[in-house]
Amino acid sequence: MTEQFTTEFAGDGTWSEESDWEVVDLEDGTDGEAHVPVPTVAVVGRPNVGKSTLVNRIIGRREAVVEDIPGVTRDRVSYEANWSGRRFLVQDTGGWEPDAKGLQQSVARQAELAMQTADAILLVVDAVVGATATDEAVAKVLRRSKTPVLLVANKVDDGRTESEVAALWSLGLGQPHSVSATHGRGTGDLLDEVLAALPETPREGIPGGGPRRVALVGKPNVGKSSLLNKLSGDERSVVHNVAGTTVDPVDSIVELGGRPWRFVDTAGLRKRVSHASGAEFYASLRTKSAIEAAEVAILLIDASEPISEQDLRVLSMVADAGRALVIAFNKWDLVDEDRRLQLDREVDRDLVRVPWAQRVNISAHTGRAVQKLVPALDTALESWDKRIPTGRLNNWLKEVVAATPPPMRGGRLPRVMFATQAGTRPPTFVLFTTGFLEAGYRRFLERRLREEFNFDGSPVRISVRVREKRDRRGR
Ligand SMILES: Nc1nc2c(ncn2[C@@H]2O[C@H](COP(=O)(O)OP(=O)(O)OP(=O)(O)O)[C@@H](O)[C@H]2O)c(=O)[nH]1
Ligand SMILES: Nc1nc2c(ncn2[C@@H]2O[C@H](COP(=O)(O)OP(=O)(O)OP(=O)(O)O)[C@@H](O)[C@H]2O)c(=O)[nH]1
Repeated sequence: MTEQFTTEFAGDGTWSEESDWEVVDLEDGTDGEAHVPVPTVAVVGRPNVGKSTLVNRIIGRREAVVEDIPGVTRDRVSYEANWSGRRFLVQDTGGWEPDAKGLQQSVARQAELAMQTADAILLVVDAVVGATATDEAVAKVLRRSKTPVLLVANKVDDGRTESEVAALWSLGLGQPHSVSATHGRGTGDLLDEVLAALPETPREGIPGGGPRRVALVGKPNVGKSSLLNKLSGDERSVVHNVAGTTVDPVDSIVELGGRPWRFVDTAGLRKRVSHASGAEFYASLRTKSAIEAAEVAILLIDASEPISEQDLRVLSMVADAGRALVIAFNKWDLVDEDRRLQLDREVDRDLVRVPWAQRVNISAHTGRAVQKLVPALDTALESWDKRIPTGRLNNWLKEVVAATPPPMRGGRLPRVMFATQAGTRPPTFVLFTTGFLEAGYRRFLERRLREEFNFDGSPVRISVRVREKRDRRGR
């Protein structure tokens, strides 16, 4: 088929004559997403049982935050780990207050979240202390988990504590695995068990399985860290990520609108990338890879300043990568009436390429309208995932083309024969024609396609396959 048709393909939905010729594989419209899902192991448990120490042990480094103060692990962050040649992410959880009355509830919530997001769960208890009421409460939640749960009896530094371990069978989660996170005792055996418990296909690899992946991007100083902190409801999370001292957490799981979202590669945000020479180049590479790993990007633009080249460069990265897009105009608290009018003009001038992008005006500083990000993300992702049945698509196409036929080209009237949706994420369409369609007409078709089927927040890719003359000779 590829020999009979030539394909014109424009990556950002704005079809252009100058674009490269490329062939779309009808079988796989996902056009080779770079992201390879790896399984996630969540580590849950009440404060001070040694979760962070265990995580450090698993990732084979010592730098992550461990302090003898309950509640030091403030956030849910994932680290990359490797055991027996298998890669996975270890997710450290925390974020509750030391003496909060709601501790049990808070730990139970972490467990719930792990059940929704992880591929395996480690419930860590302190074998020296034994099962507390909080451990029992969280075990109760985890007993109905479909995700495999391993009970870890920590602080078994020597044989003496082994007897206490047997008592932990009472939690109803099967055999307790004794380890000493500080000394490494038993952790190898534990990891063997963890690998055995992990499913072949990580949750992320299953459509609708894991939390949606979000890249938070924008030029330096637009407020990315501030927004991430606001969203994770935790101003202190930046504090313990002093530059250069901690292991890079890879992703952050943030709960928004009652659901978990995976903010990819937030390490740079929390650590404050330095702006030394060359840093910009690496920041740009990092932005690019974050976008590629994500399904949807939140592009932050500083609303208090004119839209800049740099903003548009990041915007192009998102559009070129074919990811869903939400544009958040941040620092809205600094925007007065004059600036607002000016911004409207800048948007008309600079954002014509993405009239479909979801837009919200927020302030990471005051928290204004940040809750509007969730419906915007939902809309964008729904469009990004959308599939139009071939019958509906062609009924629509027939009507549109009948009402407004394409203009003549080279003395001939090109016929639009048929259309199909070759893929989703982003929606990718192929039109089969008997001649080239003019740029203006292609834009018209895309506009009508969007009006009819509503792809708000998502780019749409359309390619035209022109049936060439040599194909007709045989007839
Ligand atoms: N003896 C002994 N102490 C341990 C072991 N694992 C952790 N600890 C100590 O227990 C304390 C708490 O460890 P963390 O790793 O910070 O515990 P956590 O569960 O992450 O705590 P939060 O951050 O409060 O949730 C620290 O003082 C650790 O040194 C162990 O295997 N044996
Ligand atoms: N007035 C106002 N200031 C903000 C807002 N959001 C962030 N800021 C300020 O803008 C500055 C930069 O914010 P950051 O969150 O560090 O920005 P960033 O995008 O993470 O910056 P880089 O780490 O350089 O990429 C800080 O001084 C923030 O306090 C906002 O909504 N309103």
